[in-house]
Amino acid sequence: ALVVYLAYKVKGYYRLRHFKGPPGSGWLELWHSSAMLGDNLHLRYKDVCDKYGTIARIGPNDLITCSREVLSHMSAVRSPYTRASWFAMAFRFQPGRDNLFSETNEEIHSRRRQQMAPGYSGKENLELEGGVDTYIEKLIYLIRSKYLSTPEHAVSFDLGIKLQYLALDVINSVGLGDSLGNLDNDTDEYAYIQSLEEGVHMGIFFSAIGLLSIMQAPWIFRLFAPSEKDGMGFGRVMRHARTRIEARLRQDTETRSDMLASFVRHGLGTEELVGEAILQLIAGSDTTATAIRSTMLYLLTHPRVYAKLQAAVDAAVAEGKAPPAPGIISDAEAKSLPYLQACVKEGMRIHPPTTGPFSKRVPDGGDTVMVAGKLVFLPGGANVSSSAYAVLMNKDVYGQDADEFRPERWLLEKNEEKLAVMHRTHDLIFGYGRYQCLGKPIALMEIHKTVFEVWCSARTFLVLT
Ligand code: HEM
Repeated sequence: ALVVYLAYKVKGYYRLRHFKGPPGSGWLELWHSSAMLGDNLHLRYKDVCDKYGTIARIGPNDLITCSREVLSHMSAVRSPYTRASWFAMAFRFQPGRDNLFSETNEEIHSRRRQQMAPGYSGKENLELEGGVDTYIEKLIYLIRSKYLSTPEHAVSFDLGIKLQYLALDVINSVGLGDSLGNLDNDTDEYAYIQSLEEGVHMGIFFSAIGLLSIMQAPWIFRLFAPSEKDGMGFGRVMRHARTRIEARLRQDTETRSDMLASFVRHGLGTEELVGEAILQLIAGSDTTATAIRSTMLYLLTHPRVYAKLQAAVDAAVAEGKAPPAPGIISDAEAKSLPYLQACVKEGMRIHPPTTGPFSKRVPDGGDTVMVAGKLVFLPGGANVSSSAYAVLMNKDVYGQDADEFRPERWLLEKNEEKLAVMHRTHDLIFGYGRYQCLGKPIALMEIHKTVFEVWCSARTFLVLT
């Protein structure tokens, strides 16, 4: 057994030997495991790319890249690459049952994506924008009614957690037609956020010690994973989703034009609907809240930009480019405000909401890619992960001050070709091609609207001063 094991290790080492990486990473998972157990995995991934090259080795069968071209190539619509088993191990929430994100069989994935894409678009989901507006109004109402400081009395206020309430309420309302009531009750309903944070830590821990695949065995899964019978947490929210879905399935879907009705019309059954609803909660709430939080953090800590955005927002209202209070800016109006767009773009670049590996599997037989003018062979079956942080901090793309928050970089660049590369690189935040985020338009709509409304003096800004 030992000889077979050693032969297997040596073969594995030689397959990817032409890629450099941290010491020992060609033989063991130790480097990757310890990086996962630390707090700054995104920085460790970036360091590897900075030190060992555009494609580096981080494990016996694992590579990582910061090349926009390679990442786009792997996810392109007709690419022979597939999602690596990491997706199934990390994102399967029901034993033995996949959702759009965890599905590694490309045939099934693309069929499911076709069924779901219309529900994510405005065409079959006419209630989308109004739904987002309702919850932004609730956030503003919550701030104004409960958290206004006065000269006599200061009220402390955690904007970060309220933005998570907002994102969760929006995603529940978009996906299930009703929110959990986080903003209404000003609380983490069913302790979902707390339970998600615990679940993510647990997932990373099991991933680091190499037990994530064993966790997928149905009896172990049932032991550790949340259950719909739980009184609180993630499992309780799963039960909420099922109850809502079953109630909706008893109604006529033709009379509604929301996401759930669209999914039903395109053939999704009860279990698939529950799985996709849970995926939406995970994929669409923390990500969007993080994008708003990081953009606001950088705005609040950069007085020059802060003042400039406030002036731009107030001018938009004064010039009739955005509605006066209590109206909420429309998606179309937000898209026409260049400085708002630039601030959000830069906020998401400097602190990307998702920095996970999103590994893709090289097709059997291998593939040859072009990196920095050189052809590089990737052996079949190897996993290639993304170092999002290295991609977005690339000085060749964003200039020598790439690690600074400067929204003007998106407005002052005169070289159109360079600007196009900056945008294309930034687009990777939402993935690419056949794996591109289906929730991208919803997320961007929510982020722009929220930043605008919280920044507008006439509505809530008094609270932050
Ligand atoms: C700032 C917010 C968001 C970011 C940064 C983000 C990022 C991503 C990324 C990087 C992927 C592709 C992963 C890959 O390459 O395999 C993805 C896929 C996905 N996202 Fe998002 N996402 C965001 C918001 C949302 C929202 C709001 C929703 C739901 C309403 C959502 C639903 C999905 C779904 C369903 C997929 C799977 C697409 C597929 O497999 O075909 N995301 N997202």
